[in-house]
Amino acid sequence: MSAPLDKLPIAITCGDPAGVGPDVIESALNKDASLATEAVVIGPAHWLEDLHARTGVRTLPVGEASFDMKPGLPSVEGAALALEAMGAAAQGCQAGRYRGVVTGPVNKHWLNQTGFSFLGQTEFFAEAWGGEPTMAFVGEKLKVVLATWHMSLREVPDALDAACLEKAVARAYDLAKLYGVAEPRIGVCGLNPHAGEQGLLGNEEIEVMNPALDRLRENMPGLSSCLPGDTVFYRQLRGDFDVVVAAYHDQGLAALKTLEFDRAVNVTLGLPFVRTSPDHGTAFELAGQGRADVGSFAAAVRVLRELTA
Ligand SMILES: N[C@H](C(=O)O)[C@H](O)COP(=O)(O)O
Repeated sequence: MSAPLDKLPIAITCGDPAGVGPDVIESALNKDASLATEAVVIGPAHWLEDLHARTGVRTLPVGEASFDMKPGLPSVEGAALALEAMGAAAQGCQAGRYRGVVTGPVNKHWLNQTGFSFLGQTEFFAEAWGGEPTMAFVGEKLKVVLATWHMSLREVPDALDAACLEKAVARAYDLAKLYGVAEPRIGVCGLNPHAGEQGLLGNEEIEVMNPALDRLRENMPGLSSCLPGDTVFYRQLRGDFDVVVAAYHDQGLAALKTLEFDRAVNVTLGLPFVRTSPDHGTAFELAGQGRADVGSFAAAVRVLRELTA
C-alpha cells in the first residue's frame, strides 16, 4: 500500500440504485461535511455527476453511462450496476486506493437475477478479498457477533462446532478490544432453550459448546459458559457483557433490530479490509422521496472510521 491506511479514502457503494442507498448517501454527505473529502462514492454516472456538483465528493462511475436511475423501480440492470460497484470497491481496497467499504443496501432477489451466487454481501467480499468472514453488528447499546448466519436453521447444530465457536469468540474479543475494552466480557448464547437446561432440552451445550468455551476461557477470563439466549441481551443492556455471541442469525438479530434498528451497523470482520453496512434493506417504497432515515448509514460510516482509525 502506498499510503497509511487511515489516510486512504472510504469507498461507498450505491447499493441498488432503485433503493434508498442513493438517498441516505446524499443525506450523510449533507450532514457530515468531512465525509465529502474522505469518501469516494461508486454508482451510476448521471447520479454521481449531480452528487458531485451538490456535495463535491469524489466519485467513480460504474455501469452503462446511459443508465437511467429510477427510484422505486428495481431492475436487473440496476442490480448488476450495484454488483459492479461492490466489485470496484473490493478491487480498489486491494489496489491500495481505499481503506474500507461502506456498502449501500442491495436486494438479494434482484441480485440473484444477475447470476449473483452469494448469500449476501458478506460472502461476496469474503470471496473477493479472501479470509474467513464473521458477521457482526455494532449498535449503540448492543454489540453482537453471529457464530452462524446465512444458513437454514436445520443446519445450525452441525455447523456450531468447536472451531466455529472459537472463531466467533475470538472475533467478539477482538471487537471489544478495538473499542478499548481492556478485559472483554463476552456472553455466549446457548443453542437450545434455557441453554439446554442441563441436557433436558438439548445436549449441544454439554457435549460441544461448553467444553470449547472452557478451553477458551483459559486465555479469556471474561468469557461466559452457554447462557440462555432469551435473557443474555437483557444482561448486555444492563452492562454485564461487552459483546454477545449468538448461535444463529435470528437469535442475535431479533434482539438487536428490536432495540436498535435505525442505529445498528452490519460489520464484516475477519477479512483483510473492513466492510460496514446499514442494517436495513433497499426500502424501494421510500426511494427518491427524501424520507429514508440516514441514521443507520451514518452509523455505518462512523463504525468504519472507528475500526480503521
Ligand atoms: N443478515 C443481514 C441482516 O439481517 O441484516 C443481511 O441479510 C445483510 O447481509 P449481507 O451484509 O451479507 O448482505
